[in-house]
Amino acid sequence: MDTLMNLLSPLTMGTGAIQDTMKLVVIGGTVETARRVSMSAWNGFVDSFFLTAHFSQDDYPYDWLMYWLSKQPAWGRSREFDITTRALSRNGIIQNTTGDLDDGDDDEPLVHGKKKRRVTFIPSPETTHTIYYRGHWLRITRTKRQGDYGSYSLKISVVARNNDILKKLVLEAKRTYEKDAEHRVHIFLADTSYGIWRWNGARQKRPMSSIVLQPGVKDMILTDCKDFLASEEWYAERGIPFRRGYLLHGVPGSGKTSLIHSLAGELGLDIYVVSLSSKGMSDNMLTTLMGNVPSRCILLLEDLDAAFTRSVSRDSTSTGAPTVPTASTKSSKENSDGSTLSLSGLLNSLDGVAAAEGRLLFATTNHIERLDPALSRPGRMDVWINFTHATKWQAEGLFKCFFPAKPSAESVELPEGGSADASQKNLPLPKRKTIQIVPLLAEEEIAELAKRFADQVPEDELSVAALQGYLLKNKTRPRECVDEIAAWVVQERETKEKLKKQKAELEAKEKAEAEEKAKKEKEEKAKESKTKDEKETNEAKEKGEKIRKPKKRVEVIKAEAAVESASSSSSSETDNSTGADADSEESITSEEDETVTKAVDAAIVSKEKWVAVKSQSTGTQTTTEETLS
Ligand SMILES: Nc1ncnc2c1ncn2[C@@H]1O[C@H](COP(=O)(O)OP(=O)(O)OP(=O)(O)O)[C@@H](O)[C@H]1O
Repeated sequence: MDTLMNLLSPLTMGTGAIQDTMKLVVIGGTVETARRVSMSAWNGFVDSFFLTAHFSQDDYPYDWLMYWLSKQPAWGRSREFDITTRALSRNGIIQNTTGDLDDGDDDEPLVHGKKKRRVTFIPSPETTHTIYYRGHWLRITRTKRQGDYGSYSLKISVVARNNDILKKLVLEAKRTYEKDAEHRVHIFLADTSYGIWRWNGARQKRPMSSIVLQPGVKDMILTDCKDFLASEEWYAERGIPFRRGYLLHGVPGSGKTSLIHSLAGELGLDIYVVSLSSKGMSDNMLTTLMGNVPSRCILLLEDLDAAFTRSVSRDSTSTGAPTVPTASTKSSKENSDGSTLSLSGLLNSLDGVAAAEGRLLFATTNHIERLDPALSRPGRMDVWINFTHATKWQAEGLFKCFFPAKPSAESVELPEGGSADASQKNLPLPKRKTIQIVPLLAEEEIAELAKRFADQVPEDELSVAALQGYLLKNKTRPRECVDEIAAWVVQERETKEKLKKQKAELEAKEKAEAEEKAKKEKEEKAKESKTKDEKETNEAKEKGEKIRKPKKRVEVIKAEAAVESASSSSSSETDNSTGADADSEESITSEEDETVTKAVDAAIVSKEKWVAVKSQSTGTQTTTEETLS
């Protein structure tokens, strides 16, 4: 033992210091562990009093809360947050818009022609924020969801006995959000990559009075929509699916899309737009999308006929059930853009079991004649509205829209669009005041000008969009606008004629090119098949040659054998066999050639045998010939 102590003595010199260090480590570790345990116990204890609500980005409450949070002054004191000049949106899409949700300062002047942008504070992800709300501390965490398409979820915890406070919070957030949405129409676009709807922006509502249609059309459609939305029970009692479809068809630029936007604003509905010809669109995708639209909204199928020109055709064998494209159907239906939509898939998504209830379906087309009757039958498309080129009545209405009459009360400054005209009373009161540069004319004069204007516009020849373009160009010159309209119409006609001619020429050129191409392809094909035939003939010939040559060789060998046999039997006998030399270098590859080769080998072997016999016989001084003789 003493020896061991002696040996360790150099090491035990600092034992005291080491022991002290060890003690410190143990004490420190114990304290830290105790701290952590108590912390986690405290957290667990506190958590047991917390009520927690989760909000997924896929649903509306997330939008309400994010919007509400962005309005909270508490963010000003927060130590970590995201700042954006863009609008908060559903699905986390932060969209650059000219009119942000936080945009309350419409009176601000334009800066370099642009509207000043306000910044918005929103909770930064993966950080817990605490804000005070109605006597409670709310703990808010925004987290990114795993394995998703990059969407977020919001977690709000609060210490409370029951969930009343959370209910109040959600309701308040909803009201704040909807108050803002009152002035806007939210647009959602179908995302065919994930089968979800993506928020695309919020547009200012368009007043119904700014849409000029034939008398009674606007009232009819608005009443019909309102009536539908108010009759859910009526539909349920009769077992009729609670859906209504509107088909707006007619020439381009006649106001189909504008009317839908205006209706959405009037009815306070969001618009869900789906393009049937978009990349990746399939029966299943469309069914999924249609099943995901909320109950009260406008579902817009734009340019319905475009899907048909892209060869969406009715599958006669289809039962109408959603289909998964099989290899065979794929090849026949799949388009270059990967779309596999069939008409039966479209019909099924519109009114199949999974189709959403309570939505207003609007479909627009410029070519109604291209639609399958099954698509436009009542139940799918209940109301049809034809949109034509501008009538004189529309021209007059449009003119009045552009040039409001002077209000009865004198005013130097008039809000843009504001008017005493009864037809304009539906227009919203603009927020921004601008210096009025449009000369305000008396009501009688405007009426007279509008009449003159309409008289010079040909009936059902020019699109309303074209007329709007002309009026926009002359928006400050009402009188000149009327004076110059006749010249403009002539110019329009000429332009139209020119465009028509150019189109015809282009079509003719394309046709000629296509014909030329087809001709060339045909010639090339003929040439190719001729070359192929020739090649095949040559190959066949060569094969024949090869077979013949080994045969010849066999014959030669046989002949040689015979000659030798003859010469051995009679040495004086002259060789009268001539025969060509066998081509020993010939390569034999085919099966037939192999057979021939075997025959040749057999002949050679027999020849060799014969030579051996001969030499034997020579050794005994007795030739076969002699033996034979
Ligand atoms: N009847 C109308 N009343 C008021 N404005 C109209 C009308 N028709 C067209 N316009 C104007 O013309 C432009 C194009 O209209 P819109 O996009 O609604 O036409 P559309 O019929 O949907 O055309 P397309 O079939 O090519 O989609 C818009 O700016 C709109 O303001």
